[in-house]
This record gives sequence, C-alpha cells and structure tokens, in this order.
Amino acid sequence: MSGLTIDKISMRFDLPNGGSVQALKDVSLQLNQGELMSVLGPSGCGKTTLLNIVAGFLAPTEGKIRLGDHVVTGPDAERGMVFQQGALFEWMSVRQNVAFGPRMKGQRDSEYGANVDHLLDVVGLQDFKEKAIYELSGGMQQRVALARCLANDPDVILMDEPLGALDALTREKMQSLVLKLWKETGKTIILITHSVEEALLLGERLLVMAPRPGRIHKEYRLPFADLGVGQDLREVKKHPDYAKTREEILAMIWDMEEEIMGRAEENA
Ligand SMILES: Nc1ncnc2c1ncn2[C@@H]1O[C@H](COP(=O)(O)OP(=O)(O)OP(=O)(O)O)[C@@H](O)[C@H]1O
Repeated sequence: MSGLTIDKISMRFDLPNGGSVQALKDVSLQLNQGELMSVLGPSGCGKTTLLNIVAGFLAPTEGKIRLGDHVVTGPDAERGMVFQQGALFEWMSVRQNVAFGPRMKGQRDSEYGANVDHLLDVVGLQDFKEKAIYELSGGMQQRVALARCLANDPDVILMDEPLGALDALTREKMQSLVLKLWKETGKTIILITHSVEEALLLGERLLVMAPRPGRIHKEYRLPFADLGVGQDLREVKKHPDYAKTREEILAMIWDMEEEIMGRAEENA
C-alpha cells in the first residue's frame, strides 16, 4: 500500500532556438492508494508532461515524485501506462501480449498463466486470447492494453486518453470497465481525458489544469465514479449535481481557451 506524492513539480523544455517552454510550474498533489483522479485542461496545459514525469519517462526540472517511501527516478513496473492507442505487440497473440510483463520478469506460464487467464476473463477477452492484435476492434485492443498493464500488478496506473480513439458506444462500455477494474483491483489511477463527461464519470477526484505555465486550477471531489460502479452510466448522468458540475467545468475550460486565443491574436 503506497500513496503517490507529486511534490512541487516544474518542467521547462529548452528549445533549439534558445527559447524555452514552461510546461509545468509548481504542481503538487497527493493521491492515496486506490484513488482515481481524472485530469482535464485545455491543450498544452501539461497533462501529458505530468503523466510522463510520474511514469519516469521525463525527469522534472524541479520537484520530486514519491511512491510510498521512495523517490521515482525512472520507469518501473510499479507504474503502468495505458496509451490512447494500445501500443501492443502486433505480432503476438492477445494472451502473449497480456503475459508479456510476467515473462520479461522471467516467470513461467505455470506461474503467471492463471492470473493472465483471470485478467482475460475480467476484460471479456477469454474467447479471443489466441487472436492476433490486428484481428481485434479498437475497443478490444484497449481491453488488451488494460489487461497487459494489470498483469504487471502495478501500484499506479497512468492512462493518457485511453478511450479517446473509440466510438461513443464502445467508449461508454469501456468507461464502465475502467470503473469495475478500479474497484476490483484497488489500484491508484490517474486518467487524462479531453472529455468533460468522462472526467466527471470516472474521477472521484477531478483535476482541472490551466496552461502557460501548466498548473493546477481547481480540484473537485465527486460522487459519480462510486455511483457508477456496476451501474448504467446514463443513470449516473441524471444525478442533480452532474449537469451543474459539467456546465461549470465546461465554462471554466472555455474561458481558458478564449484567453489563449486572445493572447495568440495579440502576439500575431
Ligand atoms: N519535448 C518537448 N519539447 C518542447 N516543448 C514541449 C515538449 N513536450 C511538451 N512540450 C510543450 O509543453 C506544453 C505542455 O505539453 P503537453 O503535451 O504536456 O500538454 P497537454 O495538456 O497534454 O496537451 P494536449 O491536451 O494537447 O495533449 C506544450 O506547450 C508543449 O508544446
């Protein structure tokens, strides 16, 4: 059991022309084990940069990431990543993809096999386990990506627009699956999305970030993710606070984007 601490993270990218971009400035937050946080914000506010720093793919210019009692210094299986497109191994079967992490750790099928089959059941792919990745729909590929991530038993799952490429109906089903996996596994999850609805439905905590420099603008604690576990998400949307919060966040992001457009016109 281990919480995730994002401690005064700043990130500046130096550009080849001598300039620089302050992608993040002084971002701090604490996630307890098992919390699900969704992250929203206008394009360029540093969402992906923050996720890449937590993943250990990027070293921040200032600040530290701590998981439990240790400081994050690079990528590690304790922090799993799910990308928008599955980043799957096309030449392997579904089962081989899910078993990839345990195999890389040197485990044999007799050690990881039962868990891999259990995960294939959980994500509804048991009947497709021998299929090649190219034979699967986009939604099924994201199911493989989720199962592959879980097979490594990470403490934290980082999701960068994991459902962004899916059609509306598949996306709804996958949102329910994410909630189910979250409750069943007790994993800590950070999920970036461009969809206000998705952020509301999936985030028991919802972070709105602001750009230039990327920073935390507002945080919400919401009841909808808990209500949505095992429930029709369309019913959850009828909750009296849902539409109100949705409108408030939409207006907030709209205002930020207007400001960015205004600044861009001034500089033109
Ligand atoms: N490797 C890099 N070199 C230079 N600038 C970068 C680099 N990566 C990101 N940036 C800049 O940092 C800022 C934040 O980018 P980031 O991709 O984290 O934003 P985002 O909120 O995820 O955007 P989007 O919603 O469009 O994916 C942007 O201004 C971006 O151009």
